[in-house]
Amino acid sequence: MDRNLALLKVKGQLTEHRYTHTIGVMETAIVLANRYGADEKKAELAAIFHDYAKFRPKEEMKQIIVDERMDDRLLQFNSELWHAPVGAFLVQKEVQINDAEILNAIRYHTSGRVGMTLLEKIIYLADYIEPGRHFPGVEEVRDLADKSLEQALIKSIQNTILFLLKKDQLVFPDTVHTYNDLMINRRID
Ligand SMILES: Nc1ncnc2c1ncn2[C@@H]1O[C@H](COP(=O)(O)OP(=O)(O)O)[C@@H](O)[C@H]1O
Ligand SMILES: [Fe+2]
Repeated sequence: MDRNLALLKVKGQLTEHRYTHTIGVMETAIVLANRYGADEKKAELAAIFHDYAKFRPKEEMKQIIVDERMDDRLLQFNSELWHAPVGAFLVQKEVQINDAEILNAIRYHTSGRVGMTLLEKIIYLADYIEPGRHFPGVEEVRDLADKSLEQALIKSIQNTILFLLKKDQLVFPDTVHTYNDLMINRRID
């Protein structure tokens, strides 16, 4: 699907602020794809649609998680986690994107997962460092992303977990498993 059509399709699903964020994720994902050797078109499409379900009503997302037999542990954690797997489902159903790599990059963009693919890492990181993001620590991750995808990803996941702990929130365990997986497989370079 061509970029402009994809942007047109996602625009109606998002607020203006979230659409601007999406453009930032798209541009960042393309840079990262070229830097780390991923498919640029897949990165572009996954980025454009990563937050497709962000503004669906909670009840609709919950129903989809149950009906489609998704991981029902999600229902006990922050509902902010739901738009990622539900988004993958809806993008396939409503936008007819069937590429499993793109759909998985959308599905795991919030929680991460053990054994993340290159494209999944790029979308997770692009979402974290796109130019519209302003929070403590983002600049450090941007610098790391220039030299090591793995190190940048580890830092962004550490920050996310710390952020949740400081706010007294639950941490969906897949993110902790993602962190351990990246640390165990980390190359020192
Ligand atoms: N493991 C986790 N457990 C609980 N909440 C999480 C976890 N990982 C991320 N979140 C929260 O999910 C929310 C949405 O994350 P994300 O999809 O990455 O960003 P966006 O807000 O741009 O959609 C964030 O508030 C984040 O703190
Ligand atoms: Fe998101």
